[in-house]
Amino acid sequence: MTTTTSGTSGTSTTTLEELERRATARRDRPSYGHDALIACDRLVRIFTTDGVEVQALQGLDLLVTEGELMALVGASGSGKSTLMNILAGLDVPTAGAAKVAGCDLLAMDGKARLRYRREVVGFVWQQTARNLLPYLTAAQNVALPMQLKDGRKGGTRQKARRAEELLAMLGMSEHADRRPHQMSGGQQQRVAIAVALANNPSVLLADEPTGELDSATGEQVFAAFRRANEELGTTIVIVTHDQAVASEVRRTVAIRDGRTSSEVLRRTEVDETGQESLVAREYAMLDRAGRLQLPAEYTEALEMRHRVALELEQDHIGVWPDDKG
Ligand SMILES: Nc1ncnc2c1ncn2[C@@H]1O[C@H](COP(=O)(O)OP(=O)(O)OP(=O)(O)O)[C@@H](O)[C@H]1O
Repeated sequence: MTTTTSGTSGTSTTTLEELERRATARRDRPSYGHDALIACDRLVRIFTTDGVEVQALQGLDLLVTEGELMALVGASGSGKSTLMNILAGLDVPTAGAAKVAGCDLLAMDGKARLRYRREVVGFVWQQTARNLLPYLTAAQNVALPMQLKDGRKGGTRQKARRAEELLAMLGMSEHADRRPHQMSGGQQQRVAIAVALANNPSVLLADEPTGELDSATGEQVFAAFRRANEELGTTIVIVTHDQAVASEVRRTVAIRDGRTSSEVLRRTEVDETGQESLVAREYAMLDRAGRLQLPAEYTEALEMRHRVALELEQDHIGVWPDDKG
């Protein structure tokens, strides 16, 4: 038996067996994000204040692979901090699914959530004061998460050694005995990274970690994130407005109106003279329902409004302005 399907690109003929084969292949496909370390699937977060609803996340999809160092960008109010709070285990989404390192963020009870925040994720916040305890030295701040994890169980020397190693990796050995007020903002952020890495988390989350710093200091802090990623293999997600940070990572994902809207990928190319250069390319996001957000400057340039015509070609899909008036 054959069936005829028609689309904007014309007509084609498909056998019933072919349709069955496609349906089976679809059923046997691995689940969305099955091999990602972070998988957000149609995440929704609605806040209700004084009877007014704000949809901070409106079906956000995001996959992050183990070992990635990536940036999240977006205008103020686009939902970046809401997403980070969910990934940090501090907030729970209204709907959708979110998994980090095998932990289901919607299903965790209080105990599992505490363990998640202590062992699976580490975070660095924009406000330097929020990251460190003011009355502890840098080394004591780094040792604290290990003590909280193990209770009073020994290993004090081991913890002190790990704190020393982390501070050395981030170029902060000389400041190990200083308290936060005796360090600059950039130095405090580097210690904060060491604190966040203390329990060897799978993921390090940072919300505007260079936001309060001048650009030279911001660069040093970003270099510390890069070192943590390269030397420890920690997966790192940084929310940033800092163009220097956003353009130095391999992947920058943009959030618009509570959804991921576009993504810039960068890769190193070597020309025939052996000269290396970083090539960046911007991609639009295609969600699982097939929805695509076209950049406003493209649609405005061609006066595309409610309706567009599509054409399937061998290797691309053409999008045309509606010519039916
Ligand atoms: N606790 C809350 N209660 C009510 N509304 C909230 C709450 N948190 C965030 N929102 C709203 O959700 C939307 C997204 O906010 P969010 O802080 O995630 O944006 P953002 O992209 O991080 O912005 P910024 O770059 O300014 O930090 C905004 O409209 C904000 O007002």
